[in-house]
Amino acid sequence: MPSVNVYRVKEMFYSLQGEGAQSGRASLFCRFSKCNLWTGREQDRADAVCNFCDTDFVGTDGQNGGTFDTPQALANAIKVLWDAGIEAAGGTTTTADSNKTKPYVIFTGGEPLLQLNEVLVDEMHLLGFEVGVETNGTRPAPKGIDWLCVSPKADAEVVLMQCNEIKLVFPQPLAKPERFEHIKAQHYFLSPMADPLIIAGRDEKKATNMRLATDYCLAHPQWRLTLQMHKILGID
Ligand SMILES: C[S@@+](CC[C@H](N)C(=O)[O-])C[C@H]1O[C@@H](n2cnc3c(N)ncnc32)[C@H](O)[C@@H]1O
Ligand SMILES: Nc1nc2[nH]cc(C(=O)O)c2c(=O)[nH]1
Ligand code: SF4
Ligand SMILES: [Mg+2]
Repeated sequence: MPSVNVYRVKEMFYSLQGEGAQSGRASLFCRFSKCNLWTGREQDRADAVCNFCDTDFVGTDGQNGGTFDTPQALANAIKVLWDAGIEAAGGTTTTADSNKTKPYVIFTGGEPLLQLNEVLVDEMHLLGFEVGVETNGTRPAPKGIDWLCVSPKADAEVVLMQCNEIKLVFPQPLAKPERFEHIKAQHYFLSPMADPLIIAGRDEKKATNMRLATDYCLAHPQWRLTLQMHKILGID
């Protein structure tokens, strides 16, 4: 497991989970910097193992980004942003329903398993959070994660053999769905690949890939379709 002196975070934001089985759930996203499958620099994209990334994860200059010297410092910052997110949306953190639905943090990136470690997971649990992770599956995961989403990339080796959901960006010539059907998961999703360079507006590539993913799911009922709902809604 990574022994981290300083957590490097690109951005943190309150939104709805836009992908997978938890779609629609209020979540505090903590986007770690750095990835092991792409430098994040456009000039390196073509030669990267993962060459379709739709995310800027370079540096710590995003919204609420920065460096955090201890797991407690990062966990507390996440809690503050969660509460602020609910208040800003007109809710309150003391309503009855807040006792039923736990606060939810999604560690993503970049590749979060380069930095997420057990002490930080434990700190989030101490603050009453459920912990979700979006990972490319190439690194071992710390104990205690409540919802693990594995999203395989190209021919990168997936070392996680069990998770809550597989969410495969589709189509990837080097990552055919059948390569991941042996991984134990509750859900197997295909997510149509978006054109990484189109932030808003008509994404022709995505439209084509939505058709391809739909046809694949109709022919292979083990796989379900998930869309990036946040892009449709125009939210973070
Ligand atoms: C930016 S990644 C960060 C987490 C982790 N590195 C991973 O790849 O799962 C978050 C999610 O966005 C998905 N994603 C990245 N680029 C995409 C694209 N162009 N189209 C659709 N999904 C994409 C990834 O597959 C992953 O499920
Ligand atoms: N709303 C929203 N949902 C997401 N699900 C996974 C995301 C990611 O970039 O990890 C993401 C994201 O960036 N925004
Ligand atoms: S593995 Fe994830 S963070 Fe890394 S480049 Fe690919 S999609 Fe982006
Ligand atoms: Mg995203």
